[in-house]
Amino acid sequence: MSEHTLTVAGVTVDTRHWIGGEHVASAGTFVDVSPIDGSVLGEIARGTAAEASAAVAAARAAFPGWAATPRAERARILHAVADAVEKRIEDLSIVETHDNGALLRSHRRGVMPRVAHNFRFFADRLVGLGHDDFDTRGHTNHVSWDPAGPCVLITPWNAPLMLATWKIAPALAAGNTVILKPAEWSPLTASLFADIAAEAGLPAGVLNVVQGYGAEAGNALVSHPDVRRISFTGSVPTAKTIAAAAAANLVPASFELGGKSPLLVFADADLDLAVDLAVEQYDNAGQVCLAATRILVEETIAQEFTRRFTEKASALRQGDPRDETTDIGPNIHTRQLEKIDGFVQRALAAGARAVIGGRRGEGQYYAPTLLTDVAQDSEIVQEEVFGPVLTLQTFTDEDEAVRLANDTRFGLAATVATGDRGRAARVTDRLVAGTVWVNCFFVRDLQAPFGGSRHSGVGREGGTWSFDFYCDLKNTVTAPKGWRDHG
Ligand SMILES: NC(=O)C1=CN([C@@H]2O[C@H](COP(=O)(O)OP(=O)(O)OC[C@H]3O[C@@H](n4cnc5c(N)ncnc54)[C@H](O)[C@@H]3O)[C@@H](O)[C@H]2O)C=CC1
Ligand SMILES: O=C(O)/C=C/C=C(\O)C(=O)O
Repeated sequence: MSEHTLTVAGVTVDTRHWIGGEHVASAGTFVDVSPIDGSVLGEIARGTAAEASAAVAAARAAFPGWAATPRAERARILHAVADAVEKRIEDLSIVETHDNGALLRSHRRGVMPRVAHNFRFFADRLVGLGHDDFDTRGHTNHVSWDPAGPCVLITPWNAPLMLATWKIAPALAAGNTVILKPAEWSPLTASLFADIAAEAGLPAGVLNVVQGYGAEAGNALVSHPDVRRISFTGSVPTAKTIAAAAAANLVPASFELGGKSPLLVFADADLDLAVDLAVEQYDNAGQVCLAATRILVEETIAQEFTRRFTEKASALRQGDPRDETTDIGPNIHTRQLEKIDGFVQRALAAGARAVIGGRRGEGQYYAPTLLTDVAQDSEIVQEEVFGPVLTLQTFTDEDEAVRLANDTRFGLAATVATGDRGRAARVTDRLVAGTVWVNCFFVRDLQAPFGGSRHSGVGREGGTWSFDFYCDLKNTVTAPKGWRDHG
């Protein structure tokens, strides 16, 4: 142990930045607290404009070498990173759970394997990336996917390493170098991952991690003139600030933002399935951008739906996320908890009724909540809460269901529960959302485009769309005649 490391349940994490293949300290630090019990995990380097500049310089210096590395070799290194992640799944899971409070069993069996898969998928996609050559009046058009340069990736705390590597993997596969700024409420797995990736053979400067606050380190990074791409996942207000910085330097930016997604339950749905889908929305204590937080139920079945939902949701076990039997863990931070409770208390004061919950629990836990008697234009229906809080409204026909579903400023996802294929086709066709699930939820595939409409985002990542964003596409047109034989 040194003054620059901390230990979480036996796993040691270096708390400095990772710049140009070296751990770099800052004059200042910030305190990292575990949401499980409020205990202090340690002090983390608090990045400033100086460390941000150093990281961009390191990424710039490493760029020509990494960009020139043959695709097959880049892919081999990314697979080696995936291998190394797989060997450290237990360590990464333990650290992430202590840091952001999400369930240990989810990290072990779902999230961290997905982190490794992020690298495998984009490594393989890179190798298979086509050149799409075509002919124009005898001239050959050759389309190539050129690396763009240093990319700044700004990520949130609700699924820290998963969402970070969702961006890191395609950015690196494309031949870019990266500067990651993880969220200050969950900084640890980014640092641990930087060490793992370096040990796996990722060259110095190709991945850099700058820790710190958004307004300091984050702002310095997104404003830096040598950055060639910015990808952000987080809140709408922060997206607007980052968009302004990106505009100042004319840098392409991708935004994956919040949501207020609907779950539409029609009377012809399998009701048990619909209830399961609704209860699933409490996953990760409601801190999921895709969560269908507005449950819209056909009036004729609303009473029975509510009865079954209440029974099922009341059986959820809330508690220590390290316990295998826990279903709902704590919320990330006391500030987030206050924000959640503010939404709920204002809704109750405005006439909403809590079918379940409606209050804080012990410590940093919020009781799973279902609010009904809510108006369509009310704050609780229109704004993202990012906690275990759902609303229930009813509709009488398809038109009303679609109208309510589309009537927010967001458009990230939507889920439809129905037993009628024709209805599913009609309704999904009219929904404004980046992803629509029918009779299922959170079935995710990296081949699919991912992102949101309206205030839920700008652009799409995933599959080839990620390479569209992280590459400078170039078309080379060659004439049929004019070659000179110098041989
Ligand atoms: N995936 C999602 O859709 C997420 C949505 N949210 C929403 O945002 C709300 C607030 O959560 P916050 O943690 O405050 O989100 P946020 O959007 O402020 O933070 C996300 C990331 O942006 C960074 N950041 C903040 N200001 C920045 C700036 N000026 N320049 C560059 N980077 C900056 C933060 O350090 C963090 O890494 C939540 O209650 C939730 O509604 C939050 C996290 C994830
Ligand atoms: O797990 C995914 O594929 C995407 C998750 C996205 C979020 O949870 C988010 O951004 O909040």
